[in-house]
Amino acid sequence: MGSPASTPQEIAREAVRLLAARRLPPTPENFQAAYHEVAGTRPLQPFPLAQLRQIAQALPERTPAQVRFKALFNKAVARHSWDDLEKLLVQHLGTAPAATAPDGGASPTPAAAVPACAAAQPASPSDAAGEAPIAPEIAEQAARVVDVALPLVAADDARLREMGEELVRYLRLPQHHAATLKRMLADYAWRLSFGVDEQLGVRQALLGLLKQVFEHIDAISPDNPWLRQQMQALVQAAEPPLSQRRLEDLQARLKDVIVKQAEAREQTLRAQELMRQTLATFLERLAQTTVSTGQYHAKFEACAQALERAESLADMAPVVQEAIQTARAFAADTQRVVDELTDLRDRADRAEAEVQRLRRELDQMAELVTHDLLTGVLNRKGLQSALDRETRRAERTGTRVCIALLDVDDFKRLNDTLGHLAGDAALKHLADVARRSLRPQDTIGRYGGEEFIIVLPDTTPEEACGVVQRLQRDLSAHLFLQGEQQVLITFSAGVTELRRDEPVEAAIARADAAMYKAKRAGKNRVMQG
Ligand SMILES: Nc1nc2c(ncn2[C@@H]2O[C@H](COP(=O)(O)OP(=O)(O)OP(=O)(O)O)[C@@H](O)[C@H]2O)c(=O)[nH]1
Repeated sequence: MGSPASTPQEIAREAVRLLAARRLPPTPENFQAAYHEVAGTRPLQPFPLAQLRQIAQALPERTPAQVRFKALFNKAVARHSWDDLEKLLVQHLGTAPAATAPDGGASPTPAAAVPACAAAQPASPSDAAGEAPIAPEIAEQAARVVDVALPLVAADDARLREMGEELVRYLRLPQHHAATLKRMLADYAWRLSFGVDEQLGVRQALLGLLKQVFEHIDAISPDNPWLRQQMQALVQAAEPPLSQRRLEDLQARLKDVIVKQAEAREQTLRAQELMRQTLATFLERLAQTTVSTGQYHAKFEACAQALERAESLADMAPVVQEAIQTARAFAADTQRVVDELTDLRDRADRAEAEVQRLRRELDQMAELVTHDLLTGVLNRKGLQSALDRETRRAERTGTRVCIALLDVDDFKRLNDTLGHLAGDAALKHLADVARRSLRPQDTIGRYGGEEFIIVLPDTTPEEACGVVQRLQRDLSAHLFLQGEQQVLITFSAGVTELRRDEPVEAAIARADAAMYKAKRAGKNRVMQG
């Protein structure tokens, strides 16, 4: 090569010469390579539009975050912007960018630099220039928001947890670098949006699955009204929004349904088997007895006719002999039938004893049931567990719990005038209205005959009185229908707070005393005790 080429024309001429000397075909690629070799420059790589569009096409669009990501990716490709693409990928993956940019130059520091480093870097004055400092208490609040939500939102995403922890650490530093914090928050929010979408999807799918299971159990349940009612309550309870209390209620109800189902199935199977056996044997014996009795009857009849025809003692002797033998055979046959029937009765007795034993076992199982069969709300046992649970929760969270004891007014008169069945339906009506009227965190249970207890977590006595009064208004607005007749049901209630230093029974006694005060004061009112 002679003196170095300096103008583009000279470089081009020199490049052609180089190709000829190397006997290379003058294709655009070969010419471009030779040109850069002569000029001493690096070849510029063209933006791989087609390949990137192909990648964009393959990107999934299942979640809103994925749709957003794809749109931004397409935008960056359309603008031929390596910078935007790099930023997007770094944000998405939450990892450091490549050391070298695709154009061969040094990579510019992207806006979304690695948060792990950001926390350790001191703030540079230029970076913070023009940015107002963040008040420490606001930073602490932000740190708490991120920290408290982390176990929930990052349960299945280790990277999000890391980013969250770094963010919390950074927020708790004495000084903050506004640009760094902005960047870390943007990264965290971006990653969080994926996690939240995912969790919402999982939650929806699980609820759908649960509903399907309940519907399936309902379809195969024996035709029992209580079971049917519980299954409907389960399907309703599986509707969003979910809460821990609702899930606990779901669990308790499902346990009841399982116990009751086992009970119903066992009893039906046993009873069916016993009936089948007894009936079959009875029919068999009946048929045998009828046939053999008919045969003996015919034989005795023949003997009687022979005796009538006999003219001498000698004629009678064989007939009497025959009659005696027939009578003996008849007695033996009858004894056999009697023996068999006795055996059958013994077996029936043993089966009956077995059924009794099973019933006792099932009664013990039924004691595990936590819901009232008539009204579907918690029974006394279920109430006890709810009270224990809420007391523990209140101790843990430092909150207050109140209870309200409700007693239906003049219920005896309602029973006497409309009948006991109408009384039952009235109790069910009250429970239904209460379930709709109460807040999701409140729990209602049947304490006894026409008495109910409502457990009101995180509630002051004044607020509890308000809740119970609202229920009274709802009950007046939704009259109980007995045939054509509309009946107003009212109740008196006593409200009190569960104190930490006393057993639950003491609080119930106080609520009971307050309820009696409400009765004495004219009924249909709430008193605080
Ligand atoms: N139908 C029906 N009646 C019930 C049930 N449990 C209790 N009772 C009846 O409820 C009535 C309660 O009567 P009382 O205790 O005299 O109270 P009351 O008539 O409501 O009068 P006050 O409480 O003073 O308003 C009794 O007659 C019980 O038999 C039930 O499950 N179904």
